[in-house]
Amino acid sequence: MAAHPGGLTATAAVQIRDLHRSFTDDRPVLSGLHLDIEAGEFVALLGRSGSGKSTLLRALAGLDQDASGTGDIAVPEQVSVVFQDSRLLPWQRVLRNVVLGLEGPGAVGRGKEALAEVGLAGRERAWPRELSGGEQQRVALARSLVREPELLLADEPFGALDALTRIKMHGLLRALYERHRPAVLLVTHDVDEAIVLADRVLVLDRGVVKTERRIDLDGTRDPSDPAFAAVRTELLAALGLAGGAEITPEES
Ligand SMILES: Nc1ncnc2c1ncn2[C@@H]1O[C@H](COP(=O)(O)OP(=O)(O)OP(=O)(O)O)[C@@H](O)[C@H]1O
Repeated sequence: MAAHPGGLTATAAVQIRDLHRSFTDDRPVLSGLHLDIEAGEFVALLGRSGSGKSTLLRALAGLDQDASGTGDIAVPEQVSVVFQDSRLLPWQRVLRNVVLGLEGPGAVGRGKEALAEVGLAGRERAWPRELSGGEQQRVALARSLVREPELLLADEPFGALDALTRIKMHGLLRALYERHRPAVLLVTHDVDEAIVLADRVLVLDRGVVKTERRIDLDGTRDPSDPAFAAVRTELLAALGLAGGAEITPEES
């Protein structure tokens, strides 16, 4: 099979082999983790607080300088990252935030298109502080997608939003995904969010991927549907939770 620039085979977006990461000597965070994500596949990652979800995402993004460890990671050349906070530059207008670092005469036009795609046409000259939290996350999505990433890494991108805004953002992210088809790794605490959005859900436990569940629900992925509820129950059990309880830290 042909190799990608990052050492990937042609159909892969992520290949992780035997990944170890730790911050202290006593307890490794990731201990021999393997993970493959196909090009264009949407994967959600669940796990208790402290189970190492962000550590894994940061390793993929090349942002894990604080950690020590070994293992092989292959990702595509174009990787975008979205965090829980939008990380917009407050002294730059919205459009400038989207196209910052992009070169070429078409950059501004592509930035405007991306803003229109996330429902913010006409807000190009607004300052970030003039936008709601949900709108700021829309800008963050536009900024990541304008770079046409082959891999989108998202670390609880909707974690700080209210429930209604979050549901709207699910629809937006899924629509953007269908249109652009990057591979996605979404870290979330929210089991329903994982089931609504992903094609495959992973549960991280004690440093490795413990459970893997393909989401093969037909149609609208309605949380009130019995088939949806059955998947939810299965994933909550994998997280060590019997019902709809809060996800507690891994060590508890
Ligand atoms: N920069 C760091 N320095 C020291 N320890 C760290 C650092 N980053 C993470 N850790 C530790 O590594 C473990 C895993 O953290 P990580 O943030 O990856 O977990 P998580 O699953 O994303 O948690 P949460 O769901 O609460 O965000 C935790 O015990 C955390 O305290």
